[in-house]
Amino acid sequence: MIPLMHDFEGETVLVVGGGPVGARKARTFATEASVVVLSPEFADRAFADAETVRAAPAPEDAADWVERTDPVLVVVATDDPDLNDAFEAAAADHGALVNRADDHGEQSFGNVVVPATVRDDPVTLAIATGGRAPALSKYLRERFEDEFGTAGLMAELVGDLREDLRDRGVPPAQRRDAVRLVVRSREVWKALDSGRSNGEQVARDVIGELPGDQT
Ligand SMILES: C[C@@]1(CC(=O)O)C2=NC(=C\c3[nH]c(c(CCC(=O)O)c3CC(=O)O)Cc3[nH]c(c(CC(=O)O)c3CCC(=O)O)/C=C3\N/C(=C\2)[C@@H](CCC(=O)O)[C@]3(C)CC(=O)O)/[C@H]1CCC(=O)O
Ligand SMILES: NC(=O)c1ccc[n+]([C@@H]2O[C@H](COP(=O)([O-])OP(=O)(O)OC[C@H]3O[C@@H](n4cnc5c(N)ncnc54)[C@H](O)[C@@H]3O)[C@@H](O)[C@H]2O)c1
Repeated sequence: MIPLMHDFEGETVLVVGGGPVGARKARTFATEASVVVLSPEFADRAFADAETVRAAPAPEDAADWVERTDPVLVVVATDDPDLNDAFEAAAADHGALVNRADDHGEQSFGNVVVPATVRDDPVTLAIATGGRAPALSKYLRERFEDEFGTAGLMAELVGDLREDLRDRGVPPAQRRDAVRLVVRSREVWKALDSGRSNGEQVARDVIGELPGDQT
């Protein structure tokens, strides 16, 4: 499977099932999308600012609910495989993507998997295990969060640096070398722990040492 990024801003995501898994998926998608969670009961979990709708649809009601809510993605997270099948089919008929929380097998076209995600804007790191070991995805996410807590700051720093070098007419090969030096520099990472301006100062020192003809 090949990861792709999807912009859910302004879109609707329908989550079917209000258990711990439905709640987690609702929190994930509520960072961008309008989320509707459909379930007869809701776990004592945070659902972010999702709209919770108390109902217990039967499989034959799935198409109606999908038409009514008009989602671009349906997350299927109930404990009833027949109902999950029905919502998967309704989502496909509607042209929506579907995420089945109860299926780690081969995914058909339009079925997507939710990876563990490290988010430190503008950096996003997605981790998956081909469905084999989601607990490992979670553990690796935690490790990356600990290890690279300033990745977002580094991305902002490098983004500004690229623009600055471009504005100053530095040729592409030298810009690339400079940027590579900065992102690989332990000193810059360390300096970022005490803030953007420290990182920026150390980055400028690091670039100063760059031989112009390095490839
Ligand atoms: C990453 C994460 C994203 C998220 O969901 O937000 C995610 N699962 C997470 C946690 C987690 N899930 C499970 C456990 C308990 C330990 C265990 O069983 O291993 C834990 C750990 C825990 O809870 O501590 C159980 C589980 N998961 C799936 C099944 C069904 C099956 O395997 O068929 C069952 C068995 C249910 C049962 O036994 O009944 C299926 C899927 N879970 C996926 C994603 C997709 C594959 C991703 C990959 O390739 O790794 C996939 C295929 C579909 C999907 O959901 O998109 C999230 C971590 C978020 C974070 O914290 O960062
Ligand atoms: N993907 C994952 O990470 C992951 C992790 C654990 C479990 N699972 C799978 O996901 C499923 C959900 O996990 P859970 O721990 O939240 O289970 P759960 O049993 O706690 O929650 C199921 C939810 O579905 C709701 N539901 C029941 N009938 C419904 C209906 N007709 N319409 C709408 N909602 C209905 C229930 O009220 C409940 O809120 C499990 O069956 C399991 O197979 C996936």
